[in-house]
Amino acid sequence: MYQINAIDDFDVTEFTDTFQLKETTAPDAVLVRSSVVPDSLITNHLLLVARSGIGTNTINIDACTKNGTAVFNTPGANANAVKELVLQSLFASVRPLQAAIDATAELSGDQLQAKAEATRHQFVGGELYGKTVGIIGLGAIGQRLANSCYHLGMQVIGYNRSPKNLQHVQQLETIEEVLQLADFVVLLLPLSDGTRHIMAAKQFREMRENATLLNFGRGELVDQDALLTALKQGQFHHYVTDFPHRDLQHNSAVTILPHLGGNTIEALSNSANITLQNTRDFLEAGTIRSSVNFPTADLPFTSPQRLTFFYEDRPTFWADVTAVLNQFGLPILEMMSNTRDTVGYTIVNTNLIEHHLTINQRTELQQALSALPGMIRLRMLDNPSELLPVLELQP
Ligand SMILES: NC(=O)C1=CN([C@@H]2O[C@H](COP(=O)(O)OP(=O)(O)OC[C@H]3O[C@@H](n4cnc5c(N)ncnc54)[C@H](O)[C@@H]3O)[C@@H](O)[C@H]2O)C=CC1
Ligand SMILES: O=C(O)C(=O)COP(=O)(O)O
Repeated sequence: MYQINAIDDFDVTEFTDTFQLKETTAPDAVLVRSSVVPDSLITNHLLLVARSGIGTNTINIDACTKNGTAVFNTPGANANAVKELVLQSLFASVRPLQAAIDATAELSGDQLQAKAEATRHQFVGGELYGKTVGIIGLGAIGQRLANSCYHLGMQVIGYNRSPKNLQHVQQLETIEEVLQLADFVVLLLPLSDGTRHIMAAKQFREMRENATLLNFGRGELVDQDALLTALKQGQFHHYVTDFPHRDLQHNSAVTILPHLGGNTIEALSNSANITLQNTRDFLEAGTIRSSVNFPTADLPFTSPQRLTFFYEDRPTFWADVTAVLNQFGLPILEMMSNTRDTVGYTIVNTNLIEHHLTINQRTELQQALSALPGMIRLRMLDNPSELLPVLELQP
């Protein structure tokens, strides 16, 4: 039974045949939303970190890769939720609905309708139709947002590091070109070394005076000191952010939400289900779907056992593995292999039972494979299916 440390809340009731929640310092797996995963949890035991959500900036991915720990996330699972919140924020940017609701609630006495209508001049709004939205980051959320804005009659422009094949977006070569044209700029980028402070003094100077900047990516995409200066100097009109910070509070040019983007019943349940499913499939079968540091790998588990290798990719790695398997007389019933950047991952279906490996031989096999240059993590898995024979090791 695998030990799982859930840093945030997860309902694992349906998965208790594979794993149990435990607050241990050396878990086999960590489940997390956007809380920080402490480096101290990245021990030899840690097989995976599963992030329910998309941003993995609170996880030390390099340390996980070096440790042979797979990091999963849930691409697209909360994209619609974020898109709808951005739309809600766009509408709220042009119509002072909350102020009107609050003022109407304060009215009393007779002739309420007439009194209320007499206040309407204070709440005249604008329209999104015909305005220009500039979307920076045209991924799962950005693309959905672009389509919705197009159907609202907006002009949609955007920027992505690698241009995308999109029907309704005029993609520009630089962020600055987007900033010069947009009434609304929406940040939907991941946080990385390449995107930190992607919006700084130089970029704010390119923005239109009437523009609103909406940041639903991450707080650190924006250089906050430069932002506050730009707002003070009237370089642009308003900042809406989903990422609270003390220095942004009590500023009438700033609207702060408490990181609500993916916070719908649907998105939370989609993301959590995918997270738990990915966790079970990796722990039981070594299957890799939607990992940010391991290559994708999925092979039906049709044999009594399987071996999985995560390794630094090099030309003769596979020949070396085969030589060790031959030495122990182990068959390769089926295999699949995939690489990503400098690492590789291989699954080999095999049968230790038929080949009567003793406990000692199994240990020796593990040692020989682990000693191969570049091997980062080796796993030997028994098929959890009740239909297959259980391995009975000879003493
Ligand atoms: N406010 C909230 O609750 C949420 C915030 N997010 C944030 O939004 C981000 C985007 O989410 P998705 O659209 O689902 O992810 P995604 O991975 O589908 O899209 C990210 C896009 O950004 C592009 N990109 C990456 N680096 C870039 C750079 N330096 N310059 C230009 N483009 C670059 C990628 O090519 C990709 O198209 C997440 O990484 C997360 O930080 C995501 C979900 C919820
Ligand atoms: O998916 C993301 O990156 C988010 O920011 C939303 O995550 P959370 O609401 O913290 O689970």
